[in-house]
Amino acid sequence: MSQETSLAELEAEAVRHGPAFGQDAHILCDNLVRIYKTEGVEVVALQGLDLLIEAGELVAVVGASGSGKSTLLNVLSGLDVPTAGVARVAGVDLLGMTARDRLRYRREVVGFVWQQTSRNLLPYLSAVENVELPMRLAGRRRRGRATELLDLLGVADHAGHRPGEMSGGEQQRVAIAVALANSPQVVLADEPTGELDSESSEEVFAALRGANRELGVTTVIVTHDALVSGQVDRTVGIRDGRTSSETLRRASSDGLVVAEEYAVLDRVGRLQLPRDFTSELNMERRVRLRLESDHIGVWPETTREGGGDGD
Ligand SMILES: Nc1ncnc2c1ncn2[C@@H]1O[C@H](COP(=O)(O)OP(=O)(O)OP(=O)(O)O)[C@@H](O)[C@H]1O
Repeated sequence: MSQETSLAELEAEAVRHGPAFGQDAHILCDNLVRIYKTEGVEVVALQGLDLLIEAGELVAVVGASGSGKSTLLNVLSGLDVPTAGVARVAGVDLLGMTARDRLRYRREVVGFVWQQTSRNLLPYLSAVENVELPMRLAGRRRRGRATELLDLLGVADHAGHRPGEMSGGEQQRVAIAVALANSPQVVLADEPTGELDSESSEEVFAALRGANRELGVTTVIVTHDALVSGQVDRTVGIRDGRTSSETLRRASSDGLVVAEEYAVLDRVGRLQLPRDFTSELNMERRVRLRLESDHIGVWPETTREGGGDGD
């Protein structure tokens, strides 16, 4: 390599040879930052959030109130623009979109379901007309598809009913049909069962899961509802604007579902220790680490010999 090779060229070379972070992911957030400024006060709602979701996955996002879940969903839905970082959905760069791209993205690439049914459906249109509306706005008119979607979601009997004539759960299932109308690649749902009783929640979640399985649409559900987060294959926990944990569920050989919770290691090796663990052991500013053959031990600063037997 010549002596004139600049640092920029070396970096470009490294990028050419190494796989880019999340290059195959359907949803990619890399070091995503969203800062809100109101009356001179800054609130950092997302502080370097990393998230990868594969095509066709069904993922729940959970976290305490104020942790940044809705901010993340607003960014992914194209409603809000992050302050910095990378956000890419189905190959679309969400930071570099023109107003026109954004409209197309919101109409054709993603579908949404919000918690308030009034935000999902127009009250003066029937269920089937609500489902047809996004298709009409995109220049299509397909009564057949609208009816098929209502059927898939188990609400075909309500095709001619207005939202006020349906229960909350039925309205949410029609809302899912509306979200799916233009065959989006991704469906984003923010607390879709938040206003429902447990029976209706179960039906709405089953409808989302059915759409995910039958249509292969990548689905992200922000939820406080344990009934929902306990049934997906992957639950992502957000804390203080970052992904902090993931719970993976898989069927064991005896048919039971086994859930395992992991802490998330970011690209530079940062890990968030669960607050209840650190407070139990009075871990504050510093911890002692020791590399063992198959794990890393973490001890409070005051422990002299690194925790006896190393566990
Ligand atoms: N438009 C805004 N202007 C100023 N601050 C905002 C705005 N939207 C959100 N925030 C702040 O950003 C942080 C994250 O909010 P966000 O709504 O994303 O949290 P959340 O996890 O969805 O909470 P919840 O479960 O209560 O809906 C909070 O501190 C919130 O007050």
